[in-house]
Amino acid sequence: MRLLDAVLRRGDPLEAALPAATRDLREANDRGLAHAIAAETLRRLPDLDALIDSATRQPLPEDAKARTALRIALVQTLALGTPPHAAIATVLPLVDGGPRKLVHGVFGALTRAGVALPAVPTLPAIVGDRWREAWGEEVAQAAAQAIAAPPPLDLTLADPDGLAPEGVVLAPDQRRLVDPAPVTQLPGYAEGSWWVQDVAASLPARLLGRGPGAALDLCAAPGGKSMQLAAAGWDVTALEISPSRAARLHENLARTRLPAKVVIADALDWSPAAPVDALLIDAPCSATGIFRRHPDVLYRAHAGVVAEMAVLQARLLDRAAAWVRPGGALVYATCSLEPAEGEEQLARFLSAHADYRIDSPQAGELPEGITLHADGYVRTLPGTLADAGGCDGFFIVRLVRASA
Ligand SMILES: C[S@@+](CC[C@H](N)C(=O)[O-])C[C@H]1O[C@@H](n2cnc3c(N)ncnc32)[C@H](O)[C@@H]1O
Repeated sequence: MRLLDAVLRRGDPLEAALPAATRDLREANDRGLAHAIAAETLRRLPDLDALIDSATRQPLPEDAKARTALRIALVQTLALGTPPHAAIATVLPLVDGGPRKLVHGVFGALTRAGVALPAVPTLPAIVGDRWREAWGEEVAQAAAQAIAAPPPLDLTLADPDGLAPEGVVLAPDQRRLVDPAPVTQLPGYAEGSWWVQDVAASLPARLLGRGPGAALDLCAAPGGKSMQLAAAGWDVTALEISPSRAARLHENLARTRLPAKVVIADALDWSPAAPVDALLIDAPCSATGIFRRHPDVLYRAHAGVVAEMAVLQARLLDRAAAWVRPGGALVYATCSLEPAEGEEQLARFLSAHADYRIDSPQAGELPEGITLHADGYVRTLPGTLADAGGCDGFFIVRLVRASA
């Protein structure tokens, strides 16, 4: 209940809310179950609410405790396989001294009626309306379908011949595992031969090719792309504003034994000592492209958040454009399904920076199934790589600065 309140009322990310919301749960398994219940509730919220509303005379207020308790009980029974008596027994204490009878009655009526959740979840209106307008009905349907189950696990290998679990080979250095064991138990984890990274998230660093040379990763933590650049032979500076996220970057570099100089600073106040050969801006964004793994973004990515992020992205791009040596490359990427954070950001940048042009990837630079847009950038959407289990939504463009 605390987790759902943090996401839906306060707009916090689910992962960030976890430590405080589960502070009374001592066992890791219990914290894992709380997370699973909250995440599954967020995947299924519009459909759970439709069921609840079908069984009450008047719709319960959005933030009523009774609605939250019913969401939690129903999602366990209808999606997580918890027996009804156990699901209701765990939520009734949440409404003690309050609408206990109502919760018990509505839950009982719905379970006796044998209700079920639809095979394809309903997209919440906040993103559904925007995505239908931007990408059309087919993509919106693919997004809804993608919410139904957690996605496969993708790994990026530091060395294509390194120790890694068996899986589908999406690129020589990219494996996909369906229904894997816990990450820390997989072969090669302890040796640091790979890290978890969706295939779409592996594209930005891939487009910078191989070193030697100086590469600056401007928004670096937790470090997936910095590690890729280091593994490709670049001399990497990894800049990150958040000390706690930079700590995770340090841990990841230590585990994989990949070298990078970590700088904790705000890219809007900091400058490099010399221009770089390769610049990666994996900018902070609404993160709507990673909704399969983080269903909370479906409820946090209001239009205002997208607009605010687009302003920050433009400031980062405009400032860092001067840090690339003539002839050097700049890759701009966001894990967002919002044109304002991708296509529109690119158009604005090109009109303001005549010294940059798009450098379209050549045949063989992209994994099979990832196609290039006619304008020379890469846009992955729900439905991309559908036969292989899909991928995150990303916008990626490689730009080159004119030689002096
Ligand atoms: C999309 S995430 C980066 C993911 C990372 N590139 C990876 O592959 O693991 C964006 C990061 O930018 C950081 N950030 C946000 N604003 C920043 C700023 N002004 N300067 C530096 N880093 C910033 C955020 O803390 C966040 O860690």
